[in-house]
Amino acid sequence: MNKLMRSHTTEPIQKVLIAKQSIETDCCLESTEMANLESLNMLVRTLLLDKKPEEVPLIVESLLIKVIQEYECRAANQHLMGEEEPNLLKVTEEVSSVVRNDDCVAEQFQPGTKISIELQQKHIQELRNSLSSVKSGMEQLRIQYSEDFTKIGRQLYILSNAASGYHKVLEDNRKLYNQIQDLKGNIRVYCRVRPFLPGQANSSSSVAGMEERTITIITPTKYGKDGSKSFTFNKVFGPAATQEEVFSDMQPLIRSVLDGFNVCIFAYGQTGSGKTYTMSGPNVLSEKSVGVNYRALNDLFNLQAQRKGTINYEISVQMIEIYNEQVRDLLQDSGNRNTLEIRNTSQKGLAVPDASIVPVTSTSDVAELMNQGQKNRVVGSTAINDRSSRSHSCLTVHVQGHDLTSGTILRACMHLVDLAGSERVDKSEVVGDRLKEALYINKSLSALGDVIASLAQKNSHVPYRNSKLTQLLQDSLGGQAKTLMFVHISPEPDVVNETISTLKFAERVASVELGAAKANKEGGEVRELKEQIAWLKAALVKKEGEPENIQSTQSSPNIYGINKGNATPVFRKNRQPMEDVGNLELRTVKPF
Ligand SMILES: Nc1ncnc2c1ncn2[C@@H]1O[C@H](COP(=O)(O)OP(=O)(O)OP(=O)(O)O)[C@@H](O)[C@H]1O
Repeated sequence: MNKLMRSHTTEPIQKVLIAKQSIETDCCLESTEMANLESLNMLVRTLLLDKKPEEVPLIVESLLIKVIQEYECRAANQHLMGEEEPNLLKVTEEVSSVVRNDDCVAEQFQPGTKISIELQQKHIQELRNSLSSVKSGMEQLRIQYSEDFTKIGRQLYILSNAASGYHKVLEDNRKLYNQIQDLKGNIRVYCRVRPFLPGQANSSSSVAGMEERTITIITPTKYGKDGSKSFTFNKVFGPAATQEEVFSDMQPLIRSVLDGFNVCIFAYGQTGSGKTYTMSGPNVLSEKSVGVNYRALNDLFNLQAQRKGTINYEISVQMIEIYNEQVRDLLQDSGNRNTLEIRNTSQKGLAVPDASIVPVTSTSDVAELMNQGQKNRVVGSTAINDRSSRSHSCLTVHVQGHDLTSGTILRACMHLVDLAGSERVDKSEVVGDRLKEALYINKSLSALGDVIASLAQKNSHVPYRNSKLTQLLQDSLGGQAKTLMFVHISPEPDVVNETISTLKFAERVASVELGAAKANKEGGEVRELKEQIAWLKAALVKKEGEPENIQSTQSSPNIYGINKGNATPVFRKNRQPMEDVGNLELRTVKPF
């Protein structure tokens, strides 16, 4: 019996040892871990050796084997803790259930082992708890982040909408402002500041600051202290403004000529301030540097093509200059050039009916004509500008449109005027012909100033007839045209006085109200009636024995005398003798 008991007692120990061996092999334990196992082994052996077999129930025996196996595995696979956890848990649960099912057995455990298992359970539970709290924290964070991202996305969307809305509001404001200007019929005034020229010291500029519509000039006072003066216009362009930017701002105005509005754009400013640059471009032209004249015609050609099929347009141009109070045709060779007359009441609606009028259909036609015109224009060298325009030049674009659906005919013209530069003759030290030119230029600009002043004061008499320039611009300044003055200034501090008087003049121009512009459109019926009247008049004249008049009025008149499909200039006869300029009063004109 004792032997039996002994063998029974040693059996579990052997089982434990066998299990330990198999785990050693399975788990490939390291030497330190082997040492731990040995001590555990010893512990179990010591515990069981002095116990009677009946004290060690079989169930405890198997339990111990499992516990030992689990410990060994834990030691061998510390890094695989996560995977192992369920097993360990299973074991500990088994242990717990065994302990629960058999209190006696539990009591038979060594207290150290039991505590250690409970501790393990507790740790595992704690780990589980903290893992699940970390998990739920992470989940909350993820939800929070995704909510935040959605919110930020929404806010960005709102912001970008608001930004584009803001630009739209600005644009709308500008349009409304322009509409008010249209209704009031104010002369629009744009200001452009020329950059310093290559080789010029540009350390100090007389321009203290610029905003979209305001320019501030440094004004030297008598006592050496610098002050400043601000001027407000419809638009201010800084020295860095490109030709394209300048053009795109005036494009809507230019386009309105195709809707039957008369348009006048004139460049004003001191000599060398950039008038010719804005209107025509620099001496050497490129696609980027071409000025308003080329761009305007190009744009009109594009619109003409777009509206083809709805409205048929005929576009033609005239180019004249006013030099020493004589009007000359720039599209005629200098040998044949005669002085021409300005007629504001011309039946044909032309200010200078005797100047060549040339139909144009393409940009190359225009480029050719402009080259010819520029070559014929009088330029000379002054102290301030070595290629100074000594005359006022005017490119007039005539448009006749036939609306194919309504039968309406519209007629309009656009003057693009590059004025000669005002000049302080004492400063430019000109003599002889240059002096005479300068005096004529100043005199006509002074006459322009007088016209502007009486228009601004709404005087009943406006002295248009005091100069050829004001005569030419009469319809644009006093009629129902849309007029824009482009005032130019130089940045050099030594011409600041001229700059200030130029800007003061420009402010006065901006205050002139012309009344709302009107489109020159005629419906089919009105035109028929007019034609009937013309026919009746012609019949009357015929009856009275003046056949030459009948010829010009019997058929529907080609009021512009346009040579359809032929881009060669129509040269007119000189009708006016050269004006006598001998007794011109030679006086220096004060800046406006
Ligand atoms: N915005 C600009 N950018 C670069 N260069 C410019 C600009 N404006 C003018 N210039 C240059 O300044 C010089 C004088 O310009 P421009 O001949 O156009 O002046 P102007 O006012 O027409 O002079 P004038 O009344 O004497 O004919 C030219 O060399 C021209 O190329």
